[in-house]
Amino acid sequence: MQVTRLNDITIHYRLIGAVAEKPVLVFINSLGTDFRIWGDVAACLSDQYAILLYDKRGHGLSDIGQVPYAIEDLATDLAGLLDLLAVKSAIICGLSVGGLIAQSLYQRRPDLVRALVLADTAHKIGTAEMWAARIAAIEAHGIEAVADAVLERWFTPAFRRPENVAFACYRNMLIRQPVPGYVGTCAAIRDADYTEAARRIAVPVLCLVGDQDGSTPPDLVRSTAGLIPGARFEVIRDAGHIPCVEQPEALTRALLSFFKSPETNR
Ligand SMILES: O=C(O)CC1=CCC(=O)O1
Repeated sequence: MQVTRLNDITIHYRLIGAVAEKPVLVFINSLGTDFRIWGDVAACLSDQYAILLYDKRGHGLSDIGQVPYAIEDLATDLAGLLDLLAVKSAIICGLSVGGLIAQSLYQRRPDLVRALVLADTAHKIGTAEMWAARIAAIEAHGIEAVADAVLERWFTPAFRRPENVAFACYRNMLIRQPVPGYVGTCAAIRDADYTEAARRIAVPVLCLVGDQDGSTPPDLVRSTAGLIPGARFEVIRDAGHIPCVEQPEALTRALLSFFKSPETNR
């Protein structure tokens, strides 16, 4: 197990490959998930890239720390982890709230960001009212009270079949996240707005989204791509909010096409 202490909390991570020998890819997970969601994509890419996966604070095996969070706190953790591992610059791929963290990292530490993949995310996610309602429901009744609604946005009906044992495991992953960490992250998402910052991004960017994403639908992600100079926009077919789980091979193809493009390597 790979663990470190950063900013007074324990952060659980997994570094695959040597950062001095290969280009580095960093994957940031979404609300209610831990870094295992990237397992299939990481397996497809680890021959060519050094890959860093980690559990952001309040999720997985990492500590919860002080709640609520701001997205900037979560980006500060990632910057600390990259410095600790001597990563000078990486392609940062963030899913959903992970994409907000990626945008914040670029604002605060552009030296660390060679390119951005903003997956199923946006410059702003949801409304204050929506996040307040989710926080209240979870504080009153636990994550299980919202789980079915969340899972409908995460996964397509084809994946949500009762006989799909993987679906049952992702439900467990969601409902087993610590409530303070989950709610603290909801507050960070509620307060984040990168609309103006998006217009100033000056590294190569790929915005992508599952065609059936119910949390950050294709039109929202397309409008985020429209704010970012030169950003690519791609739709992953037959996927909801978490294409790395539902369509890891299609997602890997989209990532490799972006990583190897002239715009990313200029
Ligand atoms: O839980 C959801 O609805 C999906 C989501 C929003 C932000 C995030 O990271 O996941």
